[in-house]
Amino acid sequence: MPATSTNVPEPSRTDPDLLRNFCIIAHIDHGKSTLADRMLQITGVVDQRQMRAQYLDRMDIERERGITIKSQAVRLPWSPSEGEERSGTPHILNMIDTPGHVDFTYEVSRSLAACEGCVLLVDAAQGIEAQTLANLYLAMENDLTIIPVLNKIDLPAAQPEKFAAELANLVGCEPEDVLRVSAKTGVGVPELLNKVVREVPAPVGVKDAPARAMIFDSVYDAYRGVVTYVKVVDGTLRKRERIRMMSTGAAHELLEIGTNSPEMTAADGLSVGEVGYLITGVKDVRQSKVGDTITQLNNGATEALGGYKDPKPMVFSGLYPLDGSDYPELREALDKLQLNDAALVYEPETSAALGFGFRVGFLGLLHLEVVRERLEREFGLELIATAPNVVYQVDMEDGAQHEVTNPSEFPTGKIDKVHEPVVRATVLAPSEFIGAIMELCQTRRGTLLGMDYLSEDRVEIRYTLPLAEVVFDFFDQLKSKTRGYASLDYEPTGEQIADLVKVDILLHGDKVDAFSAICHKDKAYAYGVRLVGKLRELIPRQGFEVPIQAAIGSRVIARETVRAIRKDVLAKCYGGDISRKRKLLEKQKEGKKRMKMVGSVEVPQEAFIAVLSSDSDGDKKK
Ligand SMILES: Nc1nc2c(ncn2[C@@H]2O[C@H](COP(=O)(O)OP(=O)(O)OP(=O)(O)O)[C@@H](O)[C@H]2O)c(=O)[nH]1
Repeated sequence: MPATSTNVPEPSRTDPDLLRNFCIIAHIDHGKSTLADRMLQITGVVDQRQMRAQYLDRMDIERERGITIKSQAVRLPWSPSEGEERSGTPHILNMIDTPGHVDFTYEVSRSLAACEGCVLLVDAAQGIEAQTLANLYLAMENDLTIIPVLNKIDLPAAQPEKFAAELANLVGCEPEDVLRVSAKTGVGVPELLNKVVREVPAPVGVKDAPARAMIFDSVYDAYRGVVTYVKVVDGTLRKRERIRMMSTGAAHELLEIGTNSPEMTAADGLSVGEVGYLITGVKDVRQSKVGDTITQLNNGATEALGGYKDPKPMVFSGLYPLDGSDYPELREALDKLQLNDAALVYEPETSAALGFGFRVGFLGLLHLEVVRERLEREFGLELIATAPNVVYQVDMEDGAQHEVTNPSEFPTGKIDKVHEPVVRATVLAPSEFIGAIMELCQTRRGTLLGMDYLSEDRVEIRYTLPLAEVVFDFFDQLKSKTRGYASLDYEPTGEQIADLVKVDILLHGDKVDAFSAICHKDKAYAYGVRLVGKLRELIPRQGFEVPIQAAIGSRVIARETVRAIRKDVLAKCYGGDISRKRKLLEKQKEGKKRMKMVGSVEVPQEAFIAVLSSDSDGDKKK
């Protein structure tokens, strides 16, 4: 027993042998949250009256979109049913609900590190999808015991025999070992809980060692500050103890420690194998870093628990308030969101065209959409987002290197090489779509890595693709070319040298930074022509002729012209009555408000929104 500086009674420990830590992993929409709900209900943690759909998905936006963004851990009491080994013995199951979308793979990997086993959930009407595989591989990397389960067996379209065979083949078991459940009706869920007790190993750790707890999630709560979710691997953490974050050395007092069942329930402490929350009074999730190890300040552990990935922004976009005077509100809103989202990074930027705003880094496009929607919905902001772009590294001939997150900062001068990020993409689809998928990947500069048949009529196709080609509307295109049947997963695999150029747009001879884009050389021409054509439609005729040009460096690759009109609206009503004149003048003034002056040209807001919301290579969004 290590010496402690406080006189706190020994916390009531749960014998690690009676603990089971598991998570549910699945492809998006295969029913994780519904299964989690059913488990809450069946174990009696939430009673019928309190039950609402997707109990664990607390954010409004999560509930509306039906997706899980932040993972949550909850403690479930369960005694195996009659006839089972250990029947009647109360066990504690810690269930960690994980998000399923590609952008949040990072969160899945953290949650997995806190578990000894996982339920691999597959929709019995859909079969294995891309994220089923991606999650399974993550679980295998973490040495988790895998319990394969088919969900939605109540659906008339369910094909349990077919998919049980597919799943068994994948995880290496017999089809009879694949459990069949309906998260909706609850059928098979008690059997699943029994199986978790039977098959998931109890956590192992050293009871009498200095404490080591791994942070697997940090959430900002407006009332309580940062709530940190941990799994205690060794030793015991006690309330009011002084603790230390091992990566930064920062010391804090443990103001509260406890478990979620599912509401926060304070305890004296947490020990070996237990999963719970702690509150230290830190105000920002970045001070309680996911993946970090917590130990006691005095006589603490010397070696941190290993292995975590830092979230790295992959996609950048400029966010500007539609009304420039909302800039301070936008800053405040971003500050607030960042308290709860360690992956969100931003810095102020100014655009000649759009004014003051921020360059914001995201994990991927869904992350971008979620953040943007939260800014608009929760903070009432109206925003213009510039076209998303990836991070390029530009090597100059004189040896200088630049990291470019904003196309308008693409260097001029003698460029030696441009590096762009690439991903390894896995597409799963019925085999009839192989041709369409390959064609799409080919036009997106993909390189085929390999193809395998998962069953007679389903294939897994692997490609290396430039991330820039994936982040725009690749997924939409894939879905539409496969009638919604294909699923996609991707992971960054490094970078490649590519022939990339910056295309600028000039209005009346002035470069408009917000319209600049980085394109592959072969696609630059098409991009320029399309954008110039679109702008010509959107920019109203002005008092003078406005040439619109697309250029690479000083070379113009496309040009259109908006012809001049006489701006004097009063010309129409010479000699007319005065009230009509006044009305016309007022109308003209109102019209001006919605225009942005770019150099000497008036550009309507719609032009920025319409142009920037479409992708870079010609094929329009759905
Ligand atoms: N018929 C039927 N529908 C189900 C069952 N389980 C889940 N669903 C439905 O499937 C849809 C997706 O379920 P969710 O629980 O939100 O899926 P999820 O995997 O948590 O989704 P993400 O959190 O977005 O990854 C919802 O409309 C559920 O009502 C089931 O057993 N039977």
